Amino acid sequence: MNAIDPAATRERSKPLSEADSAAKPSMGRLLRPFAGSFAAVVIFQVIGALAGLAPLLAVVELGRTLLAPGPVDRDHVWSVVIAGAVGLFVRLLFTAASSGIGHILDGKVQLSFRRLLAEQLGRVPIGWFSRRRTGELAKVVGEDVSAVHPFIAHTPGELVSAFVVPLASLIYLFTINWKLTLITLIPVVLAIALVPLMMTPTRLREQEEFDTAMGRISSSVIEFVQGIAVVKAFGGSSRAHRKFLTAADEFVGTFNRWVHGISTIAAGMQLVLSPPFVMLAVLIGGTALITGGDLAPADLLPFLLLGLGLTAPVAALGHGFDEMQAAGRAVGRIKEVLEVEPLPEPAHPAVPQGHRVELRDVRFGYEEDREVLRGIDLVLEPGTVTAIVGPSGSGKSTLVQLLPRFFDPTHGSVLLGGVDLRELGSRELYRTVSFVFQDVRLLRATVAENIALAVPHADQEAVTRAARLANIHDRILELPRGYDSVIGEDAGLSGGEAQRIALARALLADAPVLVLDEATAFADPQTEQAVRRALATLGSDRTTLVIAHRLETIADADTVVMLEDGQIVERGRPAELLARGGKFAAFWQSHQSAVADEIEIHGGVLQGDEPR
Ligand SMILES: Nc1ncnc2c1ncn2[C@@H]1O[C@H](COP(=O)(O)OP(=O)(O)OP(=O)(O)O)[C@@H](O)[C@H]1O
Repeated sequence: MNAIDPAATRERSKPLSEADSAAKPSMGRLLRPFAGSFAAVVIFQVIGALAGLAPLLAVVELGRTLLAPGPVDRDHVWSVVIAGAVGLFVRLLFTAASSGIGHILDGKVQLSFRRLLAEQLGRVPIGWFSRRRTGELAKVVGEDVSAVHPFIAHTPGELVSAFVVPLASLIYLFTINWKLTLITLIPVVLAIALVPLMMTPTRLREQEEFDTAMGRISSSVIEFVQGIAVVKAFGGSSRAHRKFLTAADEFVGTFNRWVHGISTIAAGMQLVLSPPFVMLAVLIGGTALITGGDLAPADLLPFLLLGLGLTAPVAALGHGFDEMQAAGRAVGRIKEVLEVEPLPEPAHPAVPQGHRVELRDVRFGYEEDREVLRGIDLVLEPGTVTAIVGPSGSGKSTLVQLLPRFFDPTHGSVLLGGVDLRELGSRELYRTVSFVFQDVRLLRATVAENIALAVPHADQEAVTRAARLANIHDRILELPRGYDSVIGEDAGLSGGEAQRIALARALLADAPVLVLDEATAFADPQTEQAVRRALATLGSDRTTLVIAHRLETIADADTVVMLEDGQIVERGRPAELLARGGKFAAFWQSHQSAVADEIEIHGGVLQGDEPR
């Protein structure tokens, strides 16, 4: 089987049709039920933030009252103090409520995302999954879903209040003295004026160089770590090390340039937004206005207190938008998975008559313009074993994967019992077709549960029978807890052993159609023997399709189909084909001499298991 990722090619993430969209999950539909809570988060945050102004205004009012000539009005002072305290309390209450609702909402949204993803993953074509894809999916379902946390729970409220509070302050300050208000705004204007300096062609180029260097260093780290065993074994460790160090050195240079460029501007921005700078601006402007008779001295106080808060939106913009952007990227990746075109399920599944398999003029390509199967016509009769042979890349794996509907053909059809697979419900399909491919996946569950995956209520006897047939029973008994050993915990299995477990699983499922890849990658004498024994003892009515690598399997098959470049070039009984002296005979010859060479090299002993 080929390791290239089918995802990029077969995703066919076309825009959804009207009809599809009713059934398909979408981000908008997902978030709609939470709109009320989301609004509450924002509104509570705004109320809390506005109430937070009360203590500041109370201080201003106190200052005014205490500095005013004449006796102090005690009642007024106390009511101002109480008003400030109430404001503080309201702020506490509402921001706590907003944060609480936000976090509960966040939990609910994340749960819905994960449910939705799980639902979607159950509907996408099996062929869409691959090792690389599996790693990416783990990130999407885990990290990316968690990355929406700030997006839901923090940023919107924080961003809104970061704008509402300064706006309210600004209006209030304008009512006191418009001239000093404009002066108080000078730091904000200066900070905004510095922004374009961050976007000059030089800065953008430095940013780009920085990103590239970052990418280079990560890939050289991955290359270095992943290839360490090979590199060490072939004596190139110092070379690989050097490559990594060079990338690291280059990165330092780029980083320095980037930092020099950006840090001056960033420092400038920090300076103008800092409290001392704002206070200085207010004090200089205020003093000038007071001495000119344009401002009462007590009115300087609100500017000093509220002026500091005016710079908040600029700081929040940088901080909040960064988080929003990261969350946006994560949401984008989640959306990508949600938009993968699922295999259409028929509304009224048809019922197959028997389990004769027929491929009619089947064409298929992973990419639009490159066909891998080019017009396959093939009939697999019940009770027969058909062996597919052919050179590497001829399309064998692709062909057999169409039977369990990893993908649908791009042209033509695959019929089971006279019914197009697309008309068959997936339950019926998987009840009828079982498969063992090279890329064996075992679950982190007991050995018995792994074998009985398709038949969860199978009794121990049936499980043991299947394991014996797959030639893995004795090995299972050697495990610390026998059939109750948990894969990956107390059962470390080799590739060949894992494959035999998968074979036992398929045998126990007892599906009338069996598709298997007699893998070369892991095959060891026991697995080979198990596959052959299984093939020989299978019920007489079973339809079997096997990608054959062993001469014995080929010789035992009822029909051999020779593939070349996505087309059937020869088919027939093995003996007949050999006698014909065509392509299959030549393939057989070269195969036989390759096997002879292998036996010679290994002194008659075939390669054993690779630990997994
Ligand atoms: N997931 C994929 N994405 C894109 N191209 C693919 C994918 N899988 C296979 N191919 C391409 O399709 C062609 C047929 O591959 P396939 O794996 O079916 O051949 P094969 O006969 O089974 O080869 P092998 O014996 O080496 O496993 C090859 O050219 C391969 O590069």
